[in-house]
Amino acid sequence: MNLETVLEMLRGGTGLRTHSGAVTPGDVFVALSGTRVDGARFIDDAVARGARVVVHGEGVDVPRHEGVSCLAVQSPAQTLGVLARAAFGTQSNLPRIIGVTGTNGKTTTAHLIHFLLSRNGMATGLVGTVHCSWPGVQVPATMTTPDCLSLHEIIGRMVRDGVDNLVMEVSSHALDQERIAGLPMEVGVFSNLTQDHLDYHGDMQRYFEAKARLFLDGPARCAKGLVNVDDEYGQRLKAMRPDLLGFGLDSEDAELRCRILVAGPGGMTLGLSHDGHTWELRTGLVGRHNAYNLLSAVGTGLLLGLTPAQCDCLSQAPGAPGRLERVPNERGLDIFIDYAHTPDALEKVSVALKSMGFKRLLTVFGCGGDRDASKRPLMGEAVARHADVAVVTSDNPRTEDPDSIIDQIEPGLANARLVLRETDRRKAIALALEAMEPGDALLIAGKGHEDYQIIGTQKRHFSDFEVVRECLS
Ligand SMILES: CC(=O)N[C@H]1[C@@H](OP(=O)(O)OP(=O)(O)OC[C@H]2O[C@@H](n3ccc(=O)[nH]c3=O)[C@H](O)[C@@H]2O)O[C@H](CO)[C@@H](O)[C@@H]1O[C@H](C)C(=O)N[C@@H](C)C(=O)N[C@H](CCC(=O)O)C(=O)O
Ligand SMILES: Nc1ncnc2c1ncn2[C@@H]1O[C@H](COP(=O)(O)OP(=O)(O)OP(=O)(O)O)[C@@H](O)[C@H]1O
Ligand SMILES: N[C@H](CCC[C@H](N)C(=O)O)C(=O)O
Ligand SMILES: [Mg+2]
Repeated sequence: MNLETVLEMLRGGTGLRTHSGAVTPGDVFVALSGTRVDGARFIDDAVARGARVVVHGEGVDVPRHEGVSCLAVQSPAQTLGVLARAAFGTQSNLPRIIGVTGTNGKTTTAHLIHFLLSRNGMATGLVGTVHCSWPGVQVPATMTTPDCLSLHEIIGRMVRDGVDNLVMEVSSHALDQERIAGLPMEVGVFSNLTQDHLDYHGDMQRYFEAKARLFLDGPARCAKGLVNVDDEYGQRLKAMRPDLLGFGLDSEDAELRCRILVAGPGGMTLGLSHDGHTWELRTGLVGRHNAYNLLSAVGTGLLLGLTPAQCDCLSQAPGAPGRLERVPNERGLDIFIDYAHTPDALEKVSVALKSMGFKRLLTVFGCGGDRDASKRPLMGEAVARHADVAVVTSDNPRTEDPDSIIDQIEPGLANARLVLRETDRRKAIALALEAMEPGDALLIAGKGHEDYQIIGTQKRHFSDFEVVRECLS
C-alpha cells in the first residue's frame, strides 16, 4: 500500500482513526507512539474491528492479516497530519493560522488577537482552553489544543464556513505530541516560560524545547513570529531565530515596546513604540501581565499587516472569560475570579490586585491533582507573599487525595500572614466571603471559566461564579 492510495481512500470518505476502539469496518488506523502505551499494541484490536489499512512506524513488526494493507512510515504522527488533511478537507483554503504558546497568557492573548482580527473584518476562528469558535458557531473546549484528528475536523468545518484566519493556543503537550501536524503556522507567539507541567516534561529545559518547536527548524516551525524578550527563554529563542519580532516592557532589545503610562483600577494607558512610531493604547484590562498580552496582540496585528490605528480597537477588548473577571454583586464587594494555577500566574495576578489599592487581599486557591506536584509549595509561596488571608482548598484533585495535595502546598505557606484550610471548595469560598471587610479584595484563583470540579475520575458541575452568587444571596 502506498501513501497516495490511502489519501485517495480518505478523500473518498473512508474513516481515519487513532484509537482502536473507534475503528469501524473499512477504516484506516494509524498507530501513534503514545505517551503511556505504544499505539502499535492495538493494531490487532483495530484489525479485529475491521481496519482495512494500518499505518505504523518503521521497525514495527505487524503480523500479516488477510485483506489488511500496511504502510510503514518514519513518523506516524507527521503522516497523520497529511492523512487528516485528506480526510477532513483541510488540504486547500486553510485559514492563515496564528499559534500562541507559552506557560501563561495563551488564552488571554488568543482572545485578544481573535477580537482584533474580527473587528478588522476578518472571518476569524479560535481554538483554545475556553471554547472553539468561528462566526456563528461556538463549541465548548475539551482540551487547550485538541488531538490532531479533532483539530482537523474542526478546522475542516471552519474552512467550509469560509474562515480566513485562525488563532489557536498551542500547548507544550500538543507540540510534543505533534497534534498540529499538517497545519502550517503563519505566525507563532511566545508569551513566557515559567514552571508548570514538569510531571510531563521532566525539567525546564525539555519543557522549553517542546515550546521551541513552534519556532525552530522542524515540521511545526512558524513562518514568522514574535517573542517576549523580557523573558529569559524568549531571549534564548530570539538568539536562535533573530527574525522573530522581540516585544517587551523592559528590554532595550525589544523592537515592539510598551510602557505603562497610567495604571488604575479602571485599566491602563499603554505607550507603544515600533519602528520609530509611537502611539497610545487605552485598555480596561488591569495588570502588567495584561500589558504583555495586549502588546503581543498588537505585534501579531502588525506582522499580519495591520496598522497601529487598526489595532486601536483592542482598547474595547473585554479579555478572556474567567481571567481577572469581576463578579458583579449588590453588596459592592470586590470579588475576582482568575485562572492562575502556576506560581508565576499567582504572583502576577496578586501584584495586579495589590496595585489597585485594596485594604487587604484574600486569596482562595488550590492545586490540581495528577499534575506537576513540584509547583505546589511554590504556588503557596506566591500566595503567601501577597495575600493577607490565604484560603487553601481543592482545585480538581482528580485521582489524588485532596488533603495530601493541600499538605504539599502548606510548606510554601509557612510565612503567610493568615492561613485558613478548607478542603471543600464551596465552603472555602463561603469562608473567604465571610472574612471580607469593607475595602478588601477577594481573589478566587485556579478555575476561571471552568464549570466543574474533577474528583477521582468524576467531573461534577462546579462554578466559582455560581458559588459566589449562591453564598451572597
Ligand atoms: C499526557 C497526554 O497529554 N496524553 C494525551 C495523549 O494520549 P496518548 O496518545 O499519549 O495516549 P496513550 O494512552 O499513550 O495511547 C497511545 C495511543 O494508543 C491508542 N490506543 C489506546 C488505547 C486503546 O485501547 N487503543 C488505542 O488505539 C491511543 O488512541 C493513542 O493514539 O493523546 C490523547 C489524544 O490526543 C489525549 O487525550 C491525551 O490527553 C490526556 C487526556 C490529558 O489529560 N492531557 C493533558 C495533560 C493536556 O494535554 N493538556 C494540555 C494543556 C496544558 C496547558 O495547560 O498548557 C492541552 O493541550 O489540553
Ligand atoms: N502574560 C502573562 N504572564 C503571566 N501570567 C499571566 C499572563 N497572562 C495571564 N496570566 C495569568 O495566568 C492565568 C492564565 O492565563 P491564560 O488562561 O491566558 O493562560 P494560558 O496560557 O492559556 O493557560 P492554560 O495553559 O492553562 O490554558 C491568568 O488567569 C493570569 O493569572
Ligand atoms: N491546562 C491546565 C489547566 C489547569 C487548571 C486547574 N484548574 C487544574 O486543574 O490544575 C492543566 O491541565 O494543567
Ligand atoms: Mg489556555
